[in-house]
Amino acid sequence: MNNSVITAPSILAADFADVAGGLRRIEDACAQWIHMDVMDGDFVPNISFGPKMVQDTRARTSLPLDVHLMVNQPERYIAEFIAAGADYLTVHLESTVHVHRVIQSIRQDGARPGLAIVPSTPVRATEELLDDIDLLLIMTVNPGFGGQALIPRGIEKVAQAAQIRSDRGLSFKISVDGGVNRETARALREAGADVLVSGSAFFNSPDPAQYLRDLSGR
Ligand SMILES: O=C(CO)[C@H](O)[C@H](O)COP(=O)(O)O
Ligand SMILES: [Fe+2]
Repeated sequence: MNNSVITAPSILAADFADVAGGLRRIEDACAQWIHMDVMDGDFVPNISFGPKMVQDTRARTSLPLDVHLMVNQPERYIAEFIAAGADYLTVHLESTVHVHRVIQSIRQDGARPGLAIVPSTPVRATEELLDDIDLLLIMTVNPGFGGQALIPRGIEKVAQAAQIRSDRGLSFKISVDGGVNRETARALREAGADVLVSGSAFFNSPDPAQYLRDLSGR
């Protein structure tokens, strides 16, 4: 059980005509990180925003920016997102052939590398990369949209990743993204999640600060 879980509201669920209001909501609720979903309309069937959004957000907050690239061939954009101010930069295993090289370049360029997997990718497919990452992002919905229900099998994947991490003496964080809410958070924490991303449930909550306390089990 993780008692010091990091909460990372996703700006994807904010009103894009009032992003500053969304950022205020995240800061006022005492979130630890801001999750930023970049979608290219190719890797996923939706388009969100690019590096300028990260840069403009960086100028307004000192919270760590947890940038989740749902983009094919992300190597084309790594330098740009790091220059824009990404702290964690996460790429999908499924989005490029030479993902090991991309992870190396993220670290070389000064950000913390993350690796994400979609629901159909097993945790064992990440094993050759776990020594080199700071974050493993387990998607518990098919990427592209907020507001979907968590696929329960994802909870077992979190537990598997936590077991491998402990067996190998590694320290990457395990992040869960998709369908996180009050009902699913406890099982995810018990399975070993360190970071809980939450979009729609956070922005729909009447009391966002209490909602984040509930997510983190405090
Ligand atoms: O990566 C994502 C979608 O591809 C989002 O981060 C995720 O879906 C969060 O939204 P919600 O909490 O509403 O499920
Ligand atoms: Fe995400």
